[in-house]
Amino acid sequence: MPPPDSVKRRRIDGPSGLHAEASLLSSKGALGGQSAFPGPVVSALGGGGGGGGSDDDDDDEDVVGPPPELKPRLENDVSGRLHDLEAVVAHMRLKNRTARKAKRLLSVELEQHETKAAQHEYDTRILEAKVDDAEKQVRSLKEAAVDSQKQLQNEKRQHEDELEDIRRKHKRLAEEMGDEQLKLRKSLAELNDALVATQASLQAKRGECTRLEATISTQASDQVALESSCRGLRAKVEQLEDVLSEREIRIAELDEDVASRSHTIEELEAKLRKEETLRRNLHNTIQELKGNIRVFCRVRPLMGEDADGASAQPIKLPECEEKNQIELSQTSENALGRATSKAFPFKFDRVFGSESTQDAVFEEVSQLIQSALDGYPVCIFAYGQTGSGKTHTMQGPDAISAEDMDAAVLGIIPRAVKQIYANTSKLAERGWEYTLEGQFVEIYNEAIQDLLAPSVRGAAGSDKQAKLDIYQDSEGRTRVKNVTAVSVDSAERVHWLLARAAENRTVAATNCNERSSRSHSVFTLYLRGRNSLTGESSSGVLNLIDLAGSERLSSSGSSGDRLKETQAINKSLACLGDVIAALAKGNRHIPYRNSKLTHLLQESLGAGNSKTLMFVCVSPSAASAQESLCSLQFATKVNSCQIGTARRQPAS
Ligand SMILES: Nc1ncnc2c1ncn2[C@@H]1O[C@H](COP(=O)(O)OP(=O)(O)OP(=O)(O)O)[C@@H](O)[C@H]1O
Repeated sequence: MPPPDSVKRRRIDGPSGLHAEASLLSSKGALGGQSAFPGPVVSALGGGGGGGGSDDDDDDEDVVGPPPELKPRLENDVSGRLHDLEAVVAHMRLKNRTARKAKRLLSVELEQHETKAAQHEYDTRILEAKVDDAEKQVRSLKEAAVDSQKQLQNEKRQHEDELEDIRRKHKRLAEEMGDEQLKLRKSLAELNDALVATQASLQAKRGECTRLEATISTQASDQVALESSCRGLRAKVEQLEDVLSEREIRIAELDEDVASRSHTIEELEAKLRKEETLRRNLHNTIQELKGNIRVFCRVRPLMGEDADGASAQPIKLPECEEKNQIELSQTSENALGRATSKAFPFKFDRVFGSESTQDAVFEEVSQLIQSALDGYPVCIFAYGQTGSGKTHTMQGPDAISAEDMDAAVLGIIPRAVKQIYANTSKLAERGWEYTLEGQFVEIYNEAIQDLLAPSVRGAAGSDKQAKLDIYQDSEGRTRVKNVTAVSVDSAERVHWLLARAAENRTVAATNCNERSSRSHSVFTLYLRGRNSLTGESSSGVLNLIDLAGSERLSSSGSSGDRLKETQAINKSLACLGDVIAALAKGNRHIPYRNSKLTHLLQESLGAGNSKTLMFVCVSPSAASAQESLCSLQFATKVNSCQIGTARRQPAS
């Protein structure tokens, strides 16, 4: 915006105007002091322009002095006094003119200041507008700067990426070139080596050539000698060919001989296999003739407390060739109080005295074991009161698990497995291949327990096993659900098996024996055989059963849990007797299912083709005489049974 005209004008006045203002101001200052009436100023005025001066004479610098002094005059001095008054009037006029002049100057000065102020205001607005513009510019410049900074950073990144790419490419190229260089160097070295080798071989060939030339000349002379010796050799070859043809004739004769002998061997082997089959049949005929339920009696030696009453032994073994008799005498008081003795004679298939060895016992049993291998179901029981030697007969002494145990003390189970192994190895030569699978269970309080399961009982004796139930498999065979089946792949495996079973077996103390087994244990071995040469097959089962103590309730002194155990044992033993009796009578219904034991053994017990052997074990002590009598009477009942005819069980 342009400044107003007045302002322009005054600017043109420039510094001279301002100077005038300054002078006026100083004059004003002087005028301001007028009230003080400085005397010398009036005197100066009096001498200057006089009171009649015009108001327009403002260019002069008026100095107003003090008012003229009024001199004392006579009253009639009118002219003097007039003169004095005129001087005062003049002074007053001067003073008035000076004041007006000062007033004008002050107005001008005020006007100038106003113009200046307007000018300053105008300048200020212009400057503010300029500052706004400048700020806008600064903002837009800053934004531009930020944008360009971003752009620059982007470009920088791109350049860095490109640079990195270039570096990588450069590095790869450098590596490739290095590799190429190495290859070239290597092939150069190889070429150099080849060159050296070729030169060397060339040299050698040259030498060889020279040598060959020499040799050729030597050989030419040798050839002549050789041709003559060749003629001699040909004559010799003709002679040898004659000998060779003679020998070929001899070899042909020998081949014929070998063929006829192989034929004879095959015939003999076939004959052997037939004889093996015949042996099996004969063996089983013998077994059948012996009866398919047999009873052996075994008397254990006197031990510990028994030995005290050794003098009054109730058991005697009468001398006889068959070694099959035993006599038990019982002393009792008659009505008159007199002691009377009564003898009870018994006869079984075989009686073993207290001195009998495990060897002798097994010898009698081994034929039945062979029957199981031939495909028959076989059951061997040990029956008798607690402590009468059942476990000893079936397994051996307590520490049976020790593999280094004296073999002479081993019982029927380890010996049976050993015999089966020995026989399967022999039979393998005649084409038989067998698989053996074992299980070991106990029946305790009419419940089946798996003796081969990792842990049968918890700390408190609680049963932790899956439920073991008896069922018929698809081939109609009696099996136990969830039972642990162990592949008996070596004779030694049976030691482990018996040790685990012994650990798990339920043992509780009773009045009858310090260690008393309160459950039936049943070791079952399934034997499946197949003959690849004859196509025959067999499937036998061997059950070895160590029954729980058979003592009566009164003598076991049982109560509480022990009473329950004894009742369960007695019931199952009675069921066993019932089953055997029903079989002997030829009953249509056999009460197998009345106890877990008979149900489990259904397939192997009297089902027409089975073979059963019962060991009745008795203690020789007088204290056990009554229990021994009961055991021998039970065994006699069993012995009187004749059940069907054993038939071989074909494999499925
Ligand atoms: N023929 C024997 N020769 C040597 N020791 C024997 C004989 N028979 C049994 N014994 C010993 O007699 C003790 C009792 O035998 P065993 O444990 O075999 O009796 P058990 O009828 O199985 O008793 P339980 O019903 O408690 O199982 C054992 O120490 C055993 O070693």
